[in-house]
Amino acid sequence: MKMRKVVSVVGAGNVGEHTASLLAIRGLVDVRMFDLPKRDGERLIEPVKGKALDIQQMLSALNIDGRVEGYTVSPEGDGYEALEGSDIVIITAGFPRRPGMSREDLLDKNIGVLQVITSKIKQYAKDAIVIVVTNPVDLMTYAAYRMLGFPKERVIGMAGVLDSARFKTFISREIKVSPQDIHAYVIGGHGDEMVPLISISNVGGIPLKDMLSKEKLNELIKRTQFGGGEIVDLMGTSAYHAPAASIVEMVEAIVTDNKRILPCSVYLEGETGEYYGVEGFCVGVPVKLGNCGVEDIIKIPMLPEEREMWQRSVESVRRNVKTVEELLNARSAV
Ligand SMILES: NC(=O)C1=CN([C@@H]2O[C@H](COP(=O)(O)OP(=O)(O)OC[C@H]3O[C@@H](n4cnc5c(N)ncnc54)[C@H](O)[C@@H]3O)[C@@H](O)[C@H]2O)C=CC1
Ligand SMILES: O=C([O-])CC(=O)C(=O)O
Repeated sequence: MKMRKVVSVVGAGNVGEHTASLLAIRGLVDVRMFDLPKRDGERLIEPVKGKALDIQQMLSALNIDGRVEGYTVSPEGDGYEALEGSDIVIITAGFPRRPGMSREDLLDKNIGVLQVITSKIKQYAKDAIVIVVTNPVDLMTYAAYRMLGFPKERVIGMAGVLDSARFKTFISREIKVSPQDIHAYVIGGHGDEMVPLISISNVGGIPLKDMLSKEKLNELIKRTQFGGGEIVDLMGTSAYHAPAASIVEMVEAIVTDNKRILPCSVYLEGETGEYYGVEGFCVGVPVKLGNCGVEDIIKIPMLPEEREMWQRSVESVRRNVKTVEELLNARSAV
């Protein structure tokens, strides 16, 4: 009988590698990493196997138990057999943006990558919970949901945890309080119009709006909304330490069944969809995470000005949903 949960990470680049490493250090799960071979001059090398071995040896150095394996796959989908038995599959494969690009610029290329990976998840890990990270994440989560055909509770996009961590970082630096005592939620699409919710954010129980001026709050909201871009401009590629930590927070909530409320991108419809004004695509909202994936979707209260921001953010996702559908239809027709 399998005792430890297995988490597979497909795409062992910057985000995937750091996710695997952090997951292994936490010691809660066994980790399987999947990535393409790379060309090194004349040779084809298998970095994913080297990365897994390196992480495994790090565990020995740290006296942590756990098993980490690397598997080389092909772009066409060979080599995914080891997905079998995965409790969670994290998709971090695909292109990151470079300075001057928007996340939406990645849609066309990354949806092709996603199509192969989802078909392999369906084949080998049909009961897994899938966490989508690849950008543009709300659209990719929706595409994954459509391609997988899994219940909506098991297809979850990562973004809100990261955006909220950024917001907390900026608040913490401004008012010089530990981020541990800051509660701050960022919801909406993972783009420049995301919605940091001031009305429910607090520091040690004191409302944030009573601690900072309106001007300062607006400055922190803007910096959070452009938080990903700030790092892309500095590094030439996108962030990976905080994204990896955010993924791990979601995985831990699922594996330990701790019922955390975390903002995640999920498929909205029905009554909650109506509350949020979204029918039939994915956007970031607070959800309760546990063993079954999304166990509840929280209807968070918003002030009228926050609801306006929310609607703008939803619109920024909605206007690309049709493109996703066209791409999905074109691909299924091939
Ligand atoms: N949702 C979020 O908040 C965040 C999303 N991201 C997104 O995550 C994705 C990965 O970012 P990075 O790790 O920085 O990029 P990266 O370029 O360092 O790594 C991507 C990896 O995917 C692999 N890959 C590409 N096609 C594949 C395929 N068909 N099968 C298996 N592996 C494949 C590549 O070989 C590479 O190792 C990007 O789309 C990025 O925009 C990054 C940070 C935060
Ligand atoms: O900015 C990017 O392209 C990567 C990402 O989603 C983030 O770091 O928020």
